[in-house]
Amino acid sequence: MKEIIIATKNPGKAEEFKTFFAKFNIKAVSLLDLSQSIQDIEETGVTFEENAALKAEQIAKLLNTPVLADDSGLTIDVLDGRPGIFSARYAGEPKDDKANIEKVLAELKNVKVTDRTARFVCVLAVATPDANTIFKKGYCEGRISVTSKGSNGFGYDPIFIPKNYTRTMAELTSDEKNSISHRSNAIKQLEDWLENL
Ligand SMILES: O=c1nc[nH]c2c1ncn2[C@H]1C[C@H](O)[C@@H](COP(=O)(O)OP(=O)(O)OP(=O)(O)O)O1
Ligand SMILES: [Mg+2]
Repeated sequence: MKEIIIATKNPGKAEEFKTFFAKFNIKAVSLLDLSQSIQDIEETGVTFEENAALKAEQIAKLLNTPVLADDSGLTIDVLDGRPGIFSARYAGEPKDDKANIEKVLAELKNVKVTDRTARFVCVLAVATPDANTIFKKGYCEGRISVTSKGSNGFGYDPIFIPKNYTRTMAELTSDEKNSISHRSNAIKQLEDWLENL
């Protein structure tokens, strides 16, 4: 079976990639699956693209094999796009999904439902040892809920209600999430590349 390394240590993302790639008969191997321990890549870029490239290119060089990385986050209109590229550490170090959610809900405390529009963004970077890095971007539109609900998924899923839904992303099944997510919208654009892997 063909394999691709996914330069992530996020178990939620890793699981989603495994599900998507299984459909192409490709085994997605995350950094959590490797026996050697891999250093954390510093995400010093100022865009999702720069951070995705940092992760993909450094791990591709280290392992001398094609590597896909995902840099993603939540952009909230009334917060001028925050937390954006700072989504993972919005409430500080160490990364804490629950604290991040509480910070967002507190910041939106007095914001009315119609002004709570937001979107998830996912940028994928594929780095190969001997070619230019390629990028694909996907979005999922929605709004921020008033309370946190549901236990599926990861990250900000419990406070994100996708457009045309009444449940949060964390109340959707994984199949429902994967049919509309920013990540699946980005991966769909990689289909041709995956077929030639
Ligand atoms: O589908 C999603 N559902 C909910 N939340 C999500 C999703 N996709 C990204 N997010 C949030 C989680 C994290 O707060 C940030 C990603 O940060 P990001 O640096 O790309 O990932 P990460 O540090 O968790 O793992 P890694 O860099 O090892 O891939 O956006
Ligand atoms: Mg990260």
